Amino acid sequence: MGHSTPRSSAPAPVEVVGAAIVDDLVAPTRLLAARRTEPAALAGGWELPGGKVDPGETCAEALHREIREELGVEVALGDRVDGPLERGRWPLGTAYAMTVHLATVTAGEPAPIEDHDALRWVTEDDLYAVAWLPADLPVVEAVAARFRPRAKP
Ligand SMILES: Nc1nc2c([nH]c(=O)n2[C@H]2C[C@H](O)[C@@H](COP(=O)(O)OP(=O)(O)OP(=O)(O)O)O2)c(=O)[nH]1
Repeated sequence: MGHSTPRSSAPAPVEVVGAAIVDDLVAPTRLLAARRTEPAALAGGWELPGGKVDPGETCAEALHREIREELGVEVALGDRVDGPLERGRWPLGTAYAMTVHLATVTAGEPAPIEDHDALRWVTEDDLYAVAWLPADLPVVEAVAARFRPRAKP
């Protein structure tokens, strides 16, 4: 016999961060989507820019670093957009869990420098005009729920 096995032996998911870059942290009207170039299985899919959290890094630190590397801009972070997992994370399959924060650009103009080959701002009207990675759909929905209510005619 020997050691007892924990009931859940699945390894902890890899921590990923994603930035929901919007035009305004309080009353957003548009969200920045980024098209992945790698790996082949995900290439062409649209996502929130971001990536894996390095050892010793906080989610906020990882977000600032990833956004600098990928888009060449500085951001200010806003609210966390909570998902269903512990600490408000969103499942990306079973192996990854993503923490998402609203963000706005404070310096520079976003460009697809690394990991992406296109960027596009989407509004409530064309939110699904880009082919979001499947795992991002509920996240995008939660971000859109924070969009500024449309003015009544
Ligand atoms: N960054 C990001 N990754 C996502 C999203 N949706 C989604 O399924 N993923 C997946 C793709 C990857 O398998 C994983 C994140 O890893 P990544 O490839 O972005 O991380 P990284 O930039 O640190 O990559 P690397 O240095 O290890 O190549 O999560 C999303 O919206 N943003």
